[in-house]
Amino acid sequence: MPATPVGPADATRIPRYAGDGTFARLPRLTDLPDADVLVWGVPFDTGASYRPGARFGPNHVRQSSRLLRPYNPALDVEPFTARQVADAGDVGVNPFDLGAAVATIEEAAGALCGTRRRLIAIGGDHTIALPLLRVQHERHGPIAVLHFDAHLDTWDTYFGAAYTHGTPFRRASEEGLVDLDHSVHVGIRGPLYSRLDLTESEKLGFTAVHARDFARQPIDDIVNRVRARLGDRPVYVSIDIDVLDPGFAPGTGTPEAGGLSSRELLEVLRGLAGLNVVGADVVEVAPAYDHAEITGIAAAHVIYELLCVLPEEDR
Ligand SMILES: N=C(N)NCCCC(=O)O
Ligand SMILES: [Zn+2]
Ligand SMILES: [Zn+2]
Repeated sequence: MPATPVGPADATRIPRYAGDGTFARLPRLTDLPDADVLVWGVPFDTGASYRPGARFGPNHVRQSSRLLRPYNPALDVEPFTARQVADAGDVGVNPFDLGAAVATIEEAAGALCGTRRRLIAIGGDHTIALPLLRVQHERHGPIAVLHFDAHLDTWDTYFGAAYTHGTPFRRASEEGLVDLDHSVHVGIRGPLYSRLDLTESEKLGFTAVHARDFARQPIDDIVNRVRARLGDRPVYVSIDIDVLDPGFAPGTGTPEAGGLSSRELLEVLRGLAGLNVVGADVVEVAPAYDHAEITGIAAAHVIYELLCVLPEEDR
């Protein structure tokens, strides 16, 4: 990290709507190769089962992140001051060969992370969580996965295909990447294929905080449940933006009614402060179905809160 981290462009000098379209108007990695924390685009949606379009997610979220400010009063944290955050651009993935794309994402993420960097990926569809988890597992061993989603994403195959946006966490569990005693889904809701979906997901290592639990339990109780499950393990946070209600995130590929508000999601994320969050992704933003940047703005704030809860030692 440079002696004084370079933060976002100053919005009192360069209007927010002008200038570079990096995340939060941060510097690029190419200009600050010593950066500690990277925001990285993974424009890929070949794994989508319904509406395509998450390949356009990274630049949409960047565009929607122009209004973020440097101080987070909710946590009393300045995420861009005490360490260098940079935008690492986008990975060039093959849209026609899913296997090749997954391999490219794994290789590129591994090279970017090195041994110390923390990476927050902007998807892309949820397929990308698998190669990203492989990279984290290589560094930390089995990972406590905190998975926000309307969907379990522990299904087996679609049309016989093993690698899709509905299957990354089954593959990850089968590969031994997931800490079976410390992983949890948050926000699960909507019709399933069968009763067995839930029991199988549990066998694969995930307990569940259902979306309907938010109607009955205070946020602090939800946060305590999540923290108790994660324990003190290295945590990977995977956030499918469809965890939010379609009213808060219409721009996504497989929307389900009855989801979290953005306020609820941001509060749970703030509750992660102090945990060892080793990496994260925010996926399934599909701008073609968005309106007035509603979904992009939600995703940008989600990434901001993630940056704010990264461990102290990086700051
Ligand atoms: N990961 C996301 N967003 N969706 C999975 C939905 C799987 C299905 O089409 O049933
Ligand atoms: Zn989902
Ligand atoms: Zn998902």
